Amino acid sequence: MPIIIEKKKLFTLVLTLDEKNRKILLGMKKRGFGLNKWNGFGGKLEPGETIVQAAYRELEEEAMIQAVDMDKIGINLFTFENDPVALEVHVFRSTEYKGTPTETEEMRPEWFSYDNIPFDTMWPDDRIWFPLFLKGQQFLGEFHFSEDQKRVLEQDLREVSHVPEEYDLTQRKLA
Ligand SMILES: Nc1[nH]c(=O)nc2c1ncn2[C@H]1C[C@H](O)[C@@H](COP(=O)(O)OP(=O)(O)OP(=O)(O)O)O1
Repeated sequence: MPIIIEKKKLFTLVLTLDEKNRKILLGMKKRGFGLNKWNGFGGKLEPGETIVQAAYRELEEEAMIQAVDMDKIGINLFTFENDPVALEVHVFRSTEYKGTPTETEEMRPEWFSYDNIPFDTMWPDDRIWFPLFLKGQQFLGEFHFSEDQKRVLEQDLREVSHVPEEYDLTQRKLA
């Protein structure tokens, strides 16, 4: 079955690392899309905002910390069975921040050791691209989900030396 995309929506996803102690900050999502999953912090863009501005803002709103660095490390394109709307998630890696991670209405933050990431309670694509992310390798991913969003039906993940501004849909691997 061809995967048809009629429209895409942009999202950010920020993962904060404590590289010295090999820990990653995740948040338990308390409402909305991805409820009851551990995930990075992020969301939709607000009107007039750049992708990187949205990344800083969402980290602050959801985890109450201010990133000092913010490097775009990859883009994941998510599609769903019987849905022509794709989610284009720009993934950022941040290693320094100000403030203290604090629970908000949307997220409960917690640090996890790199060796103990709770993949069973995360989006199922995460275990696939996290190894590249953790070692700082830039990537582009495509993940096609079952309609119930529980299973990855098809995937393509590749290492790149430059992450583009936006995902070029004409270069899709799963089409
Ligand atoms: N398959 C997936 N794997 C993953 O790791 N993160 C995903 C994902 N699909 C979506 N995300 C991320 C992207 C984004 O950070 C978040 C979804 O954003 P939200 O729905 O929280 O957006 P907003 O915070 O703008 O929403 P509201 O605050 O409800 O308006 O989940």
